[in-house]
Amino acid sequence: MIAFEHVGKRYGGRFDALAGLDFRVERGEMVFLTGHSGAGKSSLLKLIMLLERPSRGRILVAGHDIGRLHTSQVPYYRRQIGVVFQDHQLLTDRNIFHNVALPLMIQGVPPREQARRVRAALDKVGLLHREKALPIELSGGEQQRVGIARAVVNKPALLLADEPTGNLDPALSADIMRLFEDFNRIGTTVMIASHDLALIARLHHRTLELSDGRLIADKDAR
Ligand SMILES: Nc1ncnc2c1ncn2[C@@H]1O[C@H](COP(=O)(O)OP(=O)(O)OP(=O)(O)O)[C@@H](O)[C@H]1O
Repeated sequence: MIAFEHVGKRYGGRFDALAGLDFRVERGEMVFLTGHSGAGKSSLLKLIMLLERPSRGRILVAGHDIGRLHTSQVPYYRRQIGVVFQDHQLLTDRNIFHNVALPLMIQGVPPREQARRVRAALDKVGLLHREKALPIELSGGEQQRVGIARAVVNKPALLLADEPTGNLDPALSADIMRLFEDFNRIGTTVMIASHDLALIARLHHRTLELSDGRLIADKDAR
């Protein structure tokens, strides 16, 4: 699903945020990405999302060299990828239903089909009964679940998350991780950047560890 071949990323001057990255993630895997603050976790995810371009090397996603995608193909490429952020980035002036529907609206999915898919996604995260609520009416954990529903509403082949439990207490964090495991169980490839080592240790998934932009460990904990 993902292959990094000798990938490096240099921002501006002479500083390598990522260097010499070589790894593969198979279709259907669930992988954690760990490392100290500034190790390069977000940069790595941004390369996969094509929010940044590598300075060196090649990245393949679903068999395609994403560096060769034409600008006009990028929106179609991104549709295969669901993204969950730490601060969930919900639109405060729209209710939960419309927040989750946003990716489908942008793609021009017909309204009836939008409604069906939004409700299916909200049902999976246990929030169907809150579809009319505004984001501020929900708890932090619920808001994060809305962020996950929005990320999966397109049925992406790949789900990426950057510190999705960063603002949550341990019990809510475990709930959120269980949701990612549910989506992984039905075939979605999942990659989660997190510094919550205690939680990661309990979950027994493969873990890639970055330090100063280099891959220093690749542990299969299954
Ligand atoms: N757009 C940018 N321009 C310049 N430097 C950047 C940019 N984005 C990230 N960096 C630098 O690249 C390095 C890696 O940052 P990155 O955000 O990828 O790390 P991280 O492991 O996700 O850290 P954190 O856990 O604190 O979010 C850091 O030194 C950071 O300052």
